[in-house]
Amino acid sequence: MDQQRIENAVRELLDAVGEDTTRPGLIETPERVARMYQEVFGSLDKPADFKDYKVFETTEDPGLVMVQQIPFYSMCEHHLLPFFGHVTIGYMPSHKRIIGLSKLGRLVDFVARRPSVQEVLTTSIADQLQRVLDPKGIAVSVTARHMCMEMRGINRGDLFTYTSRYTGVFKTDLALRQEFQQEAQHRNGNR
Ligand SMILES: Nc1nc2c(ncn2[C@@H]2O[C@H](COP(=O)(O)OP(=O)(O)OP(=O)(O)O)[C@@H](O)[C@H]2O)c(=O)[nH]1
Ligand SMILES: [Zn+2]
Repeated sequence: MDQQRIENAVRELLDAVGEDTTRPGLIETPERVARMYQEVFGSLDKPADFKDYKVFETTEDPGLVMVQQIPFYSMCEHHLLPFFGHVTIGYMPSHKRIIGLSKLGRLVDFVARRPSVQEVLTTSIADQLQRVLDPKGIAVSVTARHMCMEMRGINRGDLFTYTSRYTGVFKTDLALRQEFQQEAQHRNGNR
């Protein structure tokens, strides 16, 4: 990521909207925004595949593993405005392979820290987990608010967008899928 070019572009943008880029409140803004982009688009500097994980072998088949309501913040690629919410991830291990639980949070950050849309964020989480774990099935559900619908455009506050991705046994085993949905729903209701 080119810090200097981001700074120049932000200065140019502020100038173009009619701001005085020399006024005290804005002097440090281009540099600050460049640092912010390094953070919120941090995945653009990383390899395309998620590498920051740890996989363990268990002796017993653990059955359904779920981490609920992992918070995320991303930027929509259409307007460069935030969309944010929660991701619930479930998987059915195969070959008794499980992933370190915190790494699911890291995976969510990995896919969120680039310009994206909610549907792609949802499927990317499932795709990366598939590559890392090769489980019997994956379920991902995402609930988010989009600032591009709330603070501009249609200007509707308090809209929630829901997306999901089911693979493997979550497509064929309805009872399992219901268990995932009920548990995700239960948590949703509690927040
Ligand atoms: N499918 C999908 N659409 C998104 C997401 N984030 C933003 N959008 C939509 O992207 C669309 C872009 O539409 P355009 O007509 O090109 O842009 P626009 O004129 O700014 O559209 P409005 O938001 O309707 O004012 C809008 O309908 C947004 O609501 C997302 O995560 N997924
Ligand atoms: Zn948008």
